[in-house]
Amino acid sequence: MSTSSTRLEPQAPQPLLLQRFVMAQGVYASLLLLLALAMATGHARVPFTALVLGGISLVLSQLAFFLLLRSGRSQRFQDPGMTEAQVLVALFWQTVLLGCLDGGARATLMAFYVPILLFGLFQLHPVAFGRCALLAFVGFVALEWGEALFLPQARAEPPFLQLATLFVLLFWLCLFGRHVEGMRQRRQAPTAYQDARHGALRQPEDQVSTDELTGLCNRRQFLRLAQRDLLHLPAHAQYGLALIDLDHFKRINDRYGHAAGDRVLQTFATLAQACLRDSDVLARYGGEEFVLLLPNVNLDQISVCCERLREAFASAEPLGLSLGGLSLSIGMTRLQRGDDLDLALQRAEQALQRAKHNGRNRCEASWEPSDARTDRRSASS
Ligand SMILES: Nc1nc2c(ncn2[C@@H]2O[C@H](COP(=O)(O)OP(=O)(O)OP(=O)(O)O)[C@@H](O)[C@H]2O)c(=O)[nH]1
Repeated sequence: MSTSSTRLEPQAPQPLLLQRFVMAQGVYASLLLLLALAMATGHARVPFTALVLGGISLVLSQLAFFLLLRSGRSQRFQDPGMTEAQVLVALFWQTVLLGCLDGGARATLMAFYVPILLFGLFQLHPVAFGRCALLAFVGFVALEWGEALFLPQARAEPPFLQLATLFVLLFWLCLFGRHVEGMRQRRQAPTAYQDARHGALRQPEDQVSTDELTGLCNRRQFLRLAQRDLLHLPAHAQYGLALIDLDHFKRINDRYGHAAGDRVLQTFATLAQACLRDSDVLARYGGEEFVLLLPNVNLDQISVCCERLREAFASAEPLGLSLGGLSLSIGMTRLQRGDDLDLALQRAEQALQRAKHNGRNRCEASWEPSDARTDRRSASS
């Protein structure tokens, strides 16, 4: 898909996409009810079999969308909500339905182009939205012209007033779409302005200290913070340090796509932050590995906190789906005054390797340097 169809809003989570789909079904149901009313009042002139076949095709087209959304396969698309495709299909059915009606009923139900297009107004780029509006207009013109040409007994000439009205309606909708985009950009502008006010130097610093995907601090910033804390650690204080690695993450990428993998990383970051205290520092260490610093904790508290993260991730549903078997492994250690950060990280890494080796989905600890030496011996034997 071209950049012009890029969605304007951030990707909605899958339950929201399904909710929007259900709303769209409401519009279809209203349209079909009105068609039934038109038939009952003698405004529809379509053979019953054509109606049944049309109804079945409509249901099948919606079933295809539903299956793609429900199974999570649509997450592989650039637009997981398939907004443009859904709007185009709805416009097609609306035009077909109008084709079943006589002139008077058609003029009335023509208004349904508007709610259909509204589904795309907040999601589609103005260019993609304009494309949908244009196709709606062309479809309607083709319908009216075709009828005037091939069914002169039904309509002697195209209804210019209706065509002009539809054109004006769609034109204003497109303008409104552009206005919505303008408002969105203005809404974002104050944030940029505030950032600028807080000093032009702060922004590049934020960028180098933050991981773009998860919003957590990055490895470099983490090391800086941890080093600083270690320098000022009081004599009897103890910090927890943990390396967290998502298990079989490559499989998630391979099976559901890189975008889904990214979403899993974001989900972990969000849920982990919800499980932690404000004073804890969680950072993206690289790839699918995270690092955690827990100030002023005893060994039990470190284990309990890491177990809580492990359990929370196991029941996470990042794409609104149960991906099945989400898990992570954690290597824990402690930091005390006089400790060397690099050595502590090595201890945590060795404990993490032990957790992986022992079957993943678990927390292992190397509290003391002697534990790490044991780990090295067992790894080399
Ligand atoms: N989606 C996504 N994938 C990433 C990112 N960074 C690293 N990866 C992927 O993470 C995967 C890590 O794979 P491995 O190192 O084999 O680890 P694993 O599959 O989790 O296996 P174990 O750690 O042994 O359980 C690789 O496929 C990387 O491409 C990222 O930012 N986004």
